[in-house]
Amino acid sequence: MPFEWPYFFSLFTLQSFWEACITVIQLSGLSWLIGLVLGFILANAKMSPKPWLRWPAAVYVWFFRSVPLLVLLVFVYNLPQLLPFTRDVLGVPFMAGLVSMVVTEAAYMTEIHRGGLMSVSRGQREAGRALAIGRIGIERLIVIPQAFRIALPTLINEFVTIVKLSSLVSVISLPELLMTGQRLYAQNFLVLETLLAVAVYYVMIVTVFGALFRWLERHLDLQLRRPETLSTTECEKLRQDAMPVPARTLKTSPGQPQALQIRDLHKAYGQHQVLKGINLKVTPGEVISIIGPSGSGKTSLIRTVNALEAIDQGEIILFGEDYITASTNADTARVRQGVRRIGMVFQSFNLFPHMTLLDNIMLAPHYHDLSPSDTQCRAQALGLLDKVGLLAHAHKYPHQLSGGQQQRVAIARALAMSPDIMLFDEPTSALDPELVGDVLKVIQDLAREGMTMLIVTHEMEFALSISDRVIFMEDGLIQVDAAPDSIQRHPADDAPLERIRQFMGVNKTNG
Ligand SMILES: Nc1ncnc2c1ncn2[C@@H]1O[C@H](COP(=O)(O)OP(=O)(O)OP(=O)(O)O)[C@@H](O)[C@H]1O
Repeated sequence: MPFEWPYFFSLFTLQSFWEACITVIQLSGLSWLIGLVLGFILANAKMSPKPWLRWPAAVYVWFFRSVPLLVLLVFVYNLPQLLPFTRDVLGVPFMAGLVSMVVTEAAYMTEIHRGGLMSVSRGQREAGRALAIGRIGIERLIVIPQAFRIALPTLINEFVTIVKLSSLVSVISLPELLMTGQRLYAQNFLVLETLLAVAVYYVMIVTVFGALFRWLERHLDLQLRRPETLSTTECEKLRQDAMPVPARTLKTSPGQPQALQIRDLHKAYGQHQVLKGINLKVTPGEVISIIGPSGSGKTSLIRTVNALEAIDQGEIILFGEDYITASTNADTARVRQGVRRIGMVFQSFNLFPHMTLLDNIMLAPHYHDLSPSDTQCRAQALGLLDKVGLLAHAHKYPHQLSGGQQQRVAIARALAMSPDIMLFDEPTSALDPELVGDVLKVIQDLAREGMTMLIVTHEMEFALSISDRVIFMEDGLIQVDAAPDSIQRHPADDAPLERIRQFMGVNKTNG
């Protein structure tokens, strides 16, 4: 029996097929969208530290990924026999199909979203917390935009799978493409011609939506965005919009509280005691470098100061006010208020990769409503970029910068909150030697302006040249707390000072 080409082509003018096409698109689109949202909620539940959220989500995913869609379809369509009140909804084939597909897809989408969410590094959330952005703000502004981009190719693939799976809904008599075809060839027995036409309709749907999704993927792909360095003229023009960063004036007065006071601070990771009773006072305007061998607890110490790590014992007092104790929850208003006064610069920069440099800097002031208007917020951010010498790169993305430039942006981002104290966690350790100088110069300028700073560093010369005090940590304790001068010029032999001199590679100059 010859292939009936005229009949095959006539199937593309048949209204019932085009209506079935629309049904497939509606069913697939809605299943994808609702599954996407439900899957996201379930992914968050599955990643929650709370077992009463994590376990039900895990059981849902396990169960509905195991049940075949065909079984679920027939079950849901017949559910009104058991639960008559569901008849108005589930008795409609489209709705029964939608519910079944959403329930199945949500389980798959949960795992896709979980992959995306897990790919966003811990440093991104920490950078958000260091900017005192709340939990929901961090998810909305920092994590979800990145996780969605990572998950998008797999989510798109899932849409194609859903389109094809929708043919199964024919089993409950929904007139989608396959059902429409079946009805036709049951009358004329032209099975091959009809099924080929059905296949072509599916291919058309997948191709059109595939192209749309590819456009969306390209639109969101940050690697494809390559804004140029601004020319001198463009830069000058932008500088006119910038608000110069006002010079800091260090107001010290007698009786003024310490900027920071740490009392008997203990911290352990499990059984491992990392901080074993730290006591430290920092006067406003003081620059303190923290040095010591690897694993001595330097990073842990400054992370406790901006509440990135909880403490087990002791207290931290900020400008004379209670701030953190062992029982403090990092999510309280008091801690967030304190964190707002502290800027943090991380070893690995932790810039937000989905935002331009300007947006990175504007994010926190915008979130906290620090500026009266968007224009002013932008002007301040431009001023800060200019201060760190990166105005010409304002519209670039972090991936387009060198490590040293990224670290300078990270400093500008922290400064955008007008902090009273700056914490630096080995700010140059991740940099190539030739890039270190520019970052250190920015920190030096801040020291000159009277910024209170705690700097964990392995740059010994820098520590000696910039600091009012150098703290040497070893074995979870402050072993030496001395002015650079006394480290370099101490006249008498003094065992702890000798140890720090040895560690820093400093030759004693007898004074
Ligand atoms: N999140 C964590 N979980 C478990 N142990 C940790 C954690 N963070 C740090 N530690 C451990 O605590 C100790 C102190 O680490 P910390 O990073 O504070 O030291 P450090 O003096 O800054 O070292 P480095 O100079 O190498 O950065 C190390 O032994 C480290 O392995």
